[in-house]
Amino acid sequence: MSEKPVGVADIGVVGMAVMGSNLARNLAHHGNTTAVYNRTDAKTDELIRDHGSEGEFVPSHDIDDFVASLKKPRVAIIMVQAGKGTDAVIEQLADRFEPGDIIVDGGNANFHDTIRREHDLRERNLNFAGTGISGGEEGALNGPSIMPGGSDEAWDRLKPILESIAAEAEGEPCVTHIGTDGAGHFVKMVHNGIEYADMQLIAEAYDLLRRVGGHDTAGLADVFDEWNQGDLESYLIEITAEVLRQQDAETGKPLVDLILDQAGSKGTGVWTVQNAVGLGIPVSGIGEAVFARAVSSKPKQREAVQALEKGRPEPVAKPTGSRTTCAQRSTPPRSSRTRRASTSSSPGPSSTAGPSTRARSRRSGARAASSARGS
Ligand SMILES: NC(=O)C1=CN([C@@H]2O[C@H](COP(=O)(O)OP(=O)(O)OC[C@H]3O[C@@H](n4cnc5c(N)ncnc54)[C@H](OP(=O)(O)O)[C@@H]3O)[C@@H](O)[C@H]2O)C=CC1
Ligand SMILES: O=C(CO)[C@H](O)[C@H](O)COP(=O)(O)O
Repeated sequence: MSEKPVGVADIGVVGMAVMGSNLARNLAHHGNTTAVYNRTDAKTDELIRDHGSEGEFVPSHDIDDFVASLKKPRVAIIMVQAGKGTDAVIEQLADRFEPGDIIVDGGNANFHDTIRREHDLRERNLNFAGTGISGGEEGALNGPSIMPGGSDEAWDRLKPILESIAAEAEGEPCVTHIGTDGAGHFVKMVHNGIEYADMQLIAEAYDLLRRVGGHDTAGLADVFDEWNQGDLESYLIEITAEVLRQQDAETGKPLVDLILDQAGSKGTGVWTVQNAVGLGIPVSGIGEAVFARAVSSKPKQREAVQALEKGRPEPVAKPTGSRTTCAQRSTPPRSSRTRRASTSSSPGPSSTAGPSTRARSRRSGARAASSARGS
């Protein structure tokens, strides 16, 4: 039987799902000998099988072996399901760690839980750094934005490691010590709330461009690609274009038209709104995004909302030419624009909601299409 390695790993990661496995690889890519452990062995084995040659990994199938493999003072990052999963792993580590060791929770914890955990672990002379990690799978692997909480002592030890794996912006690593008592997870919560609003805006832009602008899925992907070259350049816009280009292998149809448009949520958006309401801070965009997800996740409510939407304009005919053609079609000549504007601002007795709504919608389509061209 081979000897179990003791005191060799610079850092450890618990939780080998999508975030933990990629973060472990990122750590190993930057010269850290990285201990890895997952409750279910298969995930640890998969990481070592597929990526074990990318750096120095120390895999364990047992939490005792994992803890023993870490250099002292020990540092372990937890990347497991927030809530009970995190509490379970903290307990396993805390029972085995010694004073001065550091437990980092990189999951999306509620900051109230982080305050409690930091307090409890401080009583046991352990450091606890509740740390927001952003960037999804791609970020975890190639450079996340990191929001560490915890004590100054923990930060001194974590700083060089986290700086080495973080994303860079304007020559600076995207990591800074946020502060004690849940501060890291508070900032991550707000960050996620903003992300909810961003995604809602993207969804609404998609809906307008499709229903009103008449773009097909490939045309929409082009629009988002183009937006990603300008002021709107961002990861979410970039992956929206990528998602829109995915085709179903069986039917060859755009995947986005086949998948169930039902989104759940894990909590951070709701917490942002709850805290904002308590603090009297208007976050109406985030609130609308949270409500939209709530409606989306509840099919019966959605059916009710969709029944109310019967009067919405149907998608216009698919464009036959380029987006420019569509934009030209959507932009009425100046004289008719003036006429429509006055019609819609003061509807006469014979005017109905139909035509003026249509006119407004078509102008929105033109604006969206012209901003898609960067004009
Ligand atoms: N996915 C993402 O894009 C992002 C996720 N996050 C956060 O990072 C954390 C990890 O996310 P993700 O990688 O998606 O994984 P998941 O949130 O899907 O969690 C799965 C992992 O949690 C482990 N786990 C669950 N319950 C327990 C338990 N009781 N004891 C031990 N392990 C447990 C699982 O182990 P097992 O394999 O044995 O079931 C598995 O490793 C979460 O807190 C998430 O909110 C943060 C940023 C982005
Ligand atoms: O933290 C994240 C990004 O920063 C994760 O994507 C998180 O899983 C988002 O959760 P939700 O499903 O509630 O949007």
